[in-house]
Amino acid sequence: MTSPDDTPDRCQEAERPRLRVARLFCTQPLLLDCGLPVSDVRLAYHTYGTPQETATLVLHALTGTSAVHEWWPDFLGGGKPLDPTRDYVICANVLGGCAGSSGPADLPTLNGQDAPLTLRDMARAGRALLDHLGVKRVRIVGGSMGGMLAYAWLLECPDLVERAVIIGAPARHSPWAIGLNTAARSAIRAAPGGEGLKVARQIAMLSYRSPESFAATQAGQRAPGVPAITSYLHHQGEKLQARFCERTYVALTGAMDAFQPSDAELRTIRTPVLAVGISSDQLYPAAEVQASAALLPHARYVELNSIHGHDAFLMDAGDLPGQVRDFLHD
Ligand SMILES: CC(=O)SCCNC(=O)CCNC(=O)[C@H](O)C(C)(C)COP(=O)(O)OP(=O)(O)OC[C@H]1O[C@@H](n2cnc3c(N)ncnc32)[C@H](O)[C@@H]1OP(=O)(O)O
Ligand SMILES: N[C@@H](CCO)C(=O)O
Repeated sequence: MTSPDDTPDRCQEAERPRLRVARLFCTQPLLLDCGLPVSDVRLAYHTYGTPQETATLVLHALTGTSAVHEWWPDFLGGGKPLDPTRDYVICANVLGGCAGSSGPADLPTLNGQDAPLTLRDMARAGRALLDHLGVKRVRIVGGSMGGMLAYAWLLECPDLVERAVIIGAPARHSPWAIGLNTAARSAIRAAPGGEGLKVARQIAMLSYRSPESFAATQAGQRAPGVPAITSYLHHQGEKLQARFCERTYVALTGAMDAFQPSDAELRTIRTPVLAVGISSDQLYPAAEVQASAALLPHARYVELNSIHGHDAFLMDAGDLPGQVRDFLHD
């Protein structure tokens, strides 16, 4: 359940995570990169720990939410990289999302279509949330879309970011990644109302795991004549359709595809970065993640070894939490 947060109860915030909604840009609009202004923007967010002027900002993946405690238990908790007994941790559902923030239905249209959003628009909206919370500096941690959004933060708000951890994400989408998203959006447009979103998720799931992962987890049949992987993909499609919104899917994948910073722009980033590739990532191959990081003047690259592909940062993190903790609190 959402609630407006005109008077945040910060003591309660430290004890029990709950969804809050900030209303931003009420006096001055946010100017989107497409040229349209947008006022009264909602950003849904969670915080963990006691408010401080320096915070750790978590940037979620494509279908993620601000509820870090629900999807990243290996990273959030006492002794972990996001430790509420020491850190003030913030995560907001992105602008354009469908987990409490202003989504496409709340945003302007351009030529009869949902206005295109950019990752830089999302970073500027996030900056307004930090102002609202009294935060002056951040360490950033983002995986997948959240990692690409971290690049946008580094370019858009270099004055705010002390260090950044970018997991399983390149600085810009390859033709392969854009192609997968194009097929997903085609499915949504061909079958609006939910069926297309299910197919989009099936396509995406194939890129989020790996042949070896599925050989280990989805061999054989689920029922006579029904391959396990077929039934798995149907289940994943149903699950996403029940919790997500197709206009958000189109908006966020479009923002990722359009984010194409030049090498020269990336070389201007002075912030220390820990970049993490995933050994079996089919969507963003480790070499691609490493090549993006190599353009940054102050980046260190490490690799997460897992057979489970892109989603390993969510489900098979190994010793990555320790490496991230050490980097953030160096
Ligand atoms: C926990 C949350 O609230 S997530 C909500 C927010 N979402 C995010 O933050 C996005 C990031 N998270 C994710 O993408 C996912 O949650 C992940 C990657 C972390 C994990 O994905 P999961 O679907 O939970 O894991 P996995 O791939 O192992 O699939 C397990 C599910 O498939 C089902 N399943 C497994 N094999 C099969 C099969 N052959 N046929 C049918 N169903 C199958 C399991 O019963 C289970 O179903 P359930 O989730 O309804 O209980
Ligand atoms: N499993 C992740 C993949 C994208 O990182 C998600 O659904 O957001």
